Amino acid sequence: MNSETTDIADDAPASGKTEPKIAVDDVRKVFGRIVALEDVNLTVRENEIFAVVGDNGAGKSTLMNVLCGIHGPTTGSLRLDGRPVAFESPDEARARGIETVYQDLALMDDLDVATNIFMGNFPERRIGPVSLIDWEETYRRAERIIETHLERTIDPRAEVAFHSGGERQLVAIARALAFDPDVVILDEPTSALSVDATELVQDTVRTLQRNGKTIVIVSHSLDEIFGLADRVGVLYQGRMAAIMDADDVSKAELSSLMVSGERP
Ligand SMILES: Nc1ncnc2c1ncn2[C@@H]1O[C@H](COP(=O)(O)OP(=O)(O)OP(=O)(O)O)[C@@H](O)[C@H]1O
Repeated sequence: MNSETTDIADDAPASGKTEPKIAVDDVRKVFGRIVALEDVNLTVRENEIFAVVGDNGAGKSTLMNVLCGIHGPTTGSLRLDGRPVAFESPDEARARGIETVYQDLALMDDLDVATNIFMGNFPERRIGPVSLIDWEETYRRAERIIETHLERTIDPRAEVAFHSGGERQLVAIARALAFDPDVVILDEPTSALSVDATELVQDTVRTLQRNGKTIVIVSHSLDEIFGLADRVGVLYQGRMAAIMDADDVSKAELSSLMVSGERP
């Protein structure tokens, strides 16, 4: 096991802050008799891109669901900015600045980009006692998020159905950004995308980082995270087999850790 898995002091961000953005402390999660996570420790530094990789059934989704408030840990705990947190729901994680973009994206194809971004979260204006959706502000804000946070051009009035796979992923990311999160969790963000679309999404993830976000990518594909992540944590059969700087590890080593929990 790599020393970084347990050495939190080594994980202190370069900015001089002593606390990581997220810390997972001794987390265990069981579903009946199935142990999905066992003794998982990790820290995510502020403003880094941290990838969680693992084979099928390794526990990636369970860890993601613990981070975003879908599951509470059976034992163990989370800290955010050094303070203990216990999310009862994704809404509670959202209120603390953690947004998740799920693999299925859950976009409504026959609605336009801005409506998808703000569905359930529309800017409103009041006319006397009545609150109405402020459509002008909805389109303005959608354009601003796409241009300033993603640094892209996507027409907020165009139906989502007319967009490519990469652009659809960007719309889903923009929807997460509408809640102004500090942390964005991305679930397999480029799986099933073409090479060009993958590059578009990866560039956008780097843009998010440049714009101050902390990013956690959950993936079973090394191609998805190589050249993108700053650090990589490998889950194997529910345990964190290693956490490494991405620059210090080869694909062969990561592959071996994913399939056997050990280095070649
Ligand atoms: N809600 C649940 N109820 C029962 N068992 C579950 C539940 N969620 C996950 N598991 C089990 O926990 C283990 C870890 O599953 P998890 O989905 O977290 O793995 P994963 O790494 O995301 O796999 P995949 O890449 O196949 O999605 C598996 O054995 C899975 O069957």
